[in-house]
Amino acid sequence: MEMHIETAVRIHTSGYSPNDMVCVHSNPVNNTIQLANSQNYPVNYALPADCCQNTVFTTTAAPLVNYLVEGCDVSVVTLGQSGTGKSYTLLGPGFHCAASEADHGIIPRFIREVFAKMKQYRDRNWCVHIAWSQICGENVQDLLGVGSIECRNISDVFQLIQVGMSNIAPKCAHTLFTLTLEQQWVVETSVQHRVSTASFADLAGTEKVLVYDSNGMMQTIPTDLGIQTLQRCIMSLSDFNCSFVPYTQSVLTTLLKDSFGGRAKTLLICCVSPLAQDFTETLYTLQLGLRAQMIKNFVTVNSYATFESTQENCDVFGLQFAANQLLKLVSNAEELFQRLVANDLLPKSEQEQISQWLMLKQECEDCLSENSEPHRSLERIEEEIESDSSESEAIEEEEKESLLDRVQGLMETFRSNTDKLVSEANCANVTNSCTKESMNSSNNEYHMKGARGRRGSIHSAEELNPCLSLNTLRINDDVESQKIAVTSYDNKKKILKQIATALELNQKKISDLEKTIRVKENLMEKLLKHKDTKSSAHHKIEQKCQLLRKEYKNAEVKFLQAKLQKNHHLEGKYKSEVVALEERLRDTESLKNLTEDGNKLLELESSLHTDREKLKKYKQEKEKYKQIYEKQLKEERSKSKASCESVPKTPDVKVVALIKPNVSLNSEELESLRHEIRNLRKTRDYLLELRCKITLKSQNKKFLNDSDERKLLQYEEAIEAIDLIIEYKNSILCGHLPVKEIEDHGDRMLMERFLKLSENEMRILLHRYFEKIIDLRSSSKKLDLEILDIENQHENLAYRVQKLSHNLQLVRSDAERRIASLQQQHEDKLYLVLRNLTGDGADNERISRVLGSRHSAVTVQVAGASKQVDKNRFIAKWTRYRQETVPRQLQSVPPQAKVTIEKNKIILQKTNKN
Ligand SMILES: Nc1ncnc2c1ncn2[C@@H]1O[C@H](COP(=O)(O)OP(=O)(O)OP(=O)(O)O)[C@@H](O)[C@H]1O
Repeated sequence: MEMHIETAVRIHTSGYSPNDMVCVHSNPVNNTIQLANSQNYPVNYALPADCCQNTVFTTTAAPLVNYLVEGCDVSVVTLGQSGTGKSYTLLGPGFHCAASEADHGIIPRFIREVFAKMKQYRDRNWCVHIAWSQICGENVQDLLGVGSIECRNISDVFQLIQVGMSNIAPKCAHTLFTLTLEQQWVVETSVQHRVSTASFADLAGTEKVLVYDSNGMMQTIPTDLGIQTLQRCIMSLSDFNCSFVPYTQSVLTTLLKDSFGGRAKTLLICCVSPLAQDFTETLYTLQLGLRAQMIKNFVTVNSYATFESTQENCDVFGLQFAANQLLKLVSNAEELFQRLVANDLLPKSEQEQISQWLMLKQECEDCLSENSEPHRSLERIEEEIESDSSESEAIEEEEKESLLDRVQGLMETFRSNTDKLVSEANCANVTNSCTKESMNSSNNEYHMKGARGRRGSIHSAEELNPCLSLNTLRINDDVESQKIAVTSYDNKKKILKQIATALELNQKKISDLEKTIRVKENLMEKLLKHKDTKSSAHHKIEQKCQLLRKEYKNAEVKFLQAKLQKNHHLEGKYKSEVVALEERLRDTESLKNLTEDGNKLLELESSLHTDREKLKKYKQEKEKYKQIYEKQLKEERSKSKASCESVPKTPDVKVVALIKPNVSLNSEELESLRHEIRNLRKTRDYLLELRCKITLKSQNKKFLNDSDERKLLQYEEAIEAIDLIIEYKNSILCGHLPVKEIEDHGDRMLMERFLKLSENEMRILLHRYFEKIIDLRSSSKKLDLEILDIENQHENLAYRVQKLSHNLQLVRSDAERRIASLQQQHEDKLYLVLRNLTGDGADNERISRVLGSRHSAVTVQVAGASKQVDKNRFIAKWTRYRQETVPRQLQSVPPQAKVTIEKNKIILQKTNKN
């Protein structure tokens, strides 16, 4: 809530004689301060000139106690020239000599009130912390020397105030006394917390100095930087157009941020001197106070609730309460004991007992006192039991053995259970999934390509150098194979998941279709069962229709005759007869239609047939999927088995042949070639090592930055190039000339040009080509990743489409089933109605039982008519009602109705949900 800062003005009259020139008066009635220059200053509290400390407190600061207890921050600031009673107002005349409580200032009174309030709410857990600091210039000093300190009672606080007062610097210092109040209590299932702070700022005197401003004009500003900045802050906050408040320009304003324009409920007490000589200072203080009154603070309640472990909290509260009670009991007992001992009323032995008790209590208190180490627990005392009997050792050994046996047994059970569960899970995987072979193999192929390099020359190089078995290479190969394994495993998992979903949907479709078939079969059964009744009803209604048609024709003839004869009386009579007959004929024909269901049966039979076909197809599909999956799984298993069994390859015969020394080269040349190959291998090993490092880094970090990515490509490319050179040199060693004859003319010319290039030029050219290749490889890698991404997206979309179409099918079959079941219900009702109609003795009770009950009742009152006549009319009306109420597109869905016949009433209740 928004609240203005409140201002109180206290005029310091004490010590002044009546002869002194007075320039300021207070009018507590209308809360105005009148100055000698006849200016009036409206304030919130204009305190009487000779008011006592109590009046000051009760009028101004006492209401703040309630705010504090409610969880709001409150602030009291005293402002004014030196010696005007700021400290006196807040604390009193020096705490140590304040024999009379009447002299106590706002702070001690406030504290007393807070503790009194705490007593009123015994169900709450309270905690009071006190801190007091002074601001000298831009330095903050702790007056208590202990930071914020918890106080359990008023005397604790008062003692601290005394300590603080003795440390206050005599002049030029602001002091800030803060009391933090924490409270907790249980409300139903939650714990309420409130933390609020009361701060009391006793500012330094506002005395001014004369300075020249930037324009060379003389002006007075407060000597203290804190007061200067506070003035600027107050001016900014009270100016609605100003958006910047210079809080951070002094320590004082930084600390008072909450009091001015912040979230505290603030009271500013302006202490002024009444003397004419202090008029300028008084005016300054009052004007600042007046501006402060315009500032709005946003006062908030610092409260929150916690909901966890209420039981635990309750327990803690309960325990705390019990502990407090116990402490009280103990201190009472102590007092009593001490009195008894002092009076020497007890025998010596009992006195000793008491003194022992007192010692124990003292020990406890020492342990619990704050000076003792927190959370110190007594060390465990090793109990030495003197027992050397071999008997106990044997028992111990026996126990150990039996325990070991039990552990062994439990482990066995655990192992067998785990094995069982694993094999069950495997079985479930086998039965629930099958795989898309092509997709899997293509994916694996892709990763294999990626792993083996662009030209696959690493492998061939190793074939050429079978002795090359470096640790780095092995690590590298491990990493690559792990990569392949991980990616293929991921793919497999993904595919298996898709297939499992497809199978699940397939299964759903099957069970759905089975349900539909069952419903349709029932319906057919019903139709067949009711066939006879229907056909007899149909026959009877047909006869009735013929009769009605005849009657209708006769009536029509009569009507025409009457019209010709211009006999209006007869004309009217026959006209109404014709209309009535027409209506009856229409009803009866509709009823007749209801009894015709030859086509319905055929339709149902054919749809049942289609459903059965579908079911067969689904079941076949399921079997097929299962078979594919099992086949895939078998292949996978045999593959992994083979890879486990595979032994390190022995050098190829071809390779052995290749490394045989060539006789056409002399031994020196051969040795130099070998030396070169050795060097190349070393370089290759080094590069492999570097590549391996980056690969490991990528494994740990899961991704590589661009420069590492490029380095990796460079190493790979360099390794491949070295492999090629080794291959070339090895071929020379073996006497094969690996260089092919260049046939193309252009190529030959290019080669000739190359030969003319200097070594340096060749180097630059090679380097450029190398860089180009790296660029190309990096862009190809990026493209590969993009393709993979697109493939994934495509897969996801395909999967979603598949799922949606499955859902659509399910919805369709559900609708079909619902229609069939509605038809079935309709058949039941129709059958009963027709039986009743054809006089098969349908009993009304059964009708109402079968037809159920619900919704809009249409009651047809047939007073005094016989039941048989009523039934006919009812059927006709019902048929009409059905045609009118059921929309054409839903005609295939018959309405559900409840029919009851009571004495001379027929009640028809429509129960269709739509
Ligand atoms: N209303 C009062 N009744 C009696 N004595 C007072 C009153 N106001 C102030 N005094 C006395 O006047 C003296 C100066 O008061 P105090 O130290 O509170 O002024 P101050 O404004 O805090 O001064 P400084 O800014 O220098 O700290 C003190 O001895 C104090 O006891």
